[in-house]
Amino acid sequence: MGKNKAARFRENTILPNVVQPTREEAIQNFPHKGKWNAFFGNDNPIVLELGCGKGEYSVGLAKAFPDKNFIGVDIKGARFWFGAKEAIQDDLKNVAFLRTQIELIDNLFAEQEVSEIWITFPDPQIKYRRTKHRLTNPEFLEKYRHILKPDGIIHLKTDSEYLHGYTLGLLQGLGHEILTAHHDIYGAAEYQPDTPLLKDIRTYYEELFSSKGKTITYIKFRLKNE
Ligand SMILES: C[S@@+](CC[C@H](N)C(=O)[O-])C[C@H]1O[C@@H](n2cnc3c(N)ncnc32)[C@H](O)[C@@H]1O
Repeated sequence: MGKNKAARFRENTILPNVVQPTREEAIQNFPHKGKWNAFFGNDNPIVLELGCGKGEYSVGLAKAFPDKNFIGVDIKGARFWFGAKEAIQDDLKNVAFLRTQIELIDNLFAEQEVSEIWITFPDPQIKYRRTKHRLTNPEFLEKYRHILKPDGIIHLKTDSEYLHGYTLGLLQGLGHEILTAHHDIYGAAEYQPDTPLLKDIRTYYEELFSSKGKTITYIKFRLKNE
């Protein structure tokens, strides 16, 4: 870790809107599990952004929806430090950041504690041996189903045609409910997304991939109940 990165990382440990479970807490007895509404001090819905990077989506949505609570989740604290700092500067009380492996998400949220999940530009993990790290594989979907409310919604925004196709095929095969699927959200001038701010908040990786000419795809879906 370089000097600047290390300094930023140390700083995020003291930001009030950053939660970093210890290794033991991430496995059991995490104090905020089932109590995230108490953390925010309200009863508003909890929305997660998985693999939030610098946190643009979580912060952007938090500004637009003060009646929801947003939690950006990423293992790289030095990245979401940017979003956490911005949220503090803008006095946003409805956004926080959680440093963890997404694999542990069902240890950190109680059953049905979450209303919505955004997955923004995840690594597509195309190689077969990396399938277990793909954030829409069946094992991850099962973890999401556990923490989501029965009518909870998942959004996947990606530049990866492979991940888009893989996820659509999987959802269809498993009988989950696909609410919206779009292959190129900027492709048709008349396309009006049914999801607020879909085209208006552009993350670091969206900008990067768009500048390389990649199309941006989107799927909104609901997992069937057991
Ligand atoms: C390609 S970046 C996208 C970042 C951001 N969403 C954006 O659009 O700019 C993927 C992010 O997911 C995080 N990530 C990937 N797998 C993860 C995992 N299993 N647990 C926690 N974070 C993960 C990485 O640290 C990285 O910040």
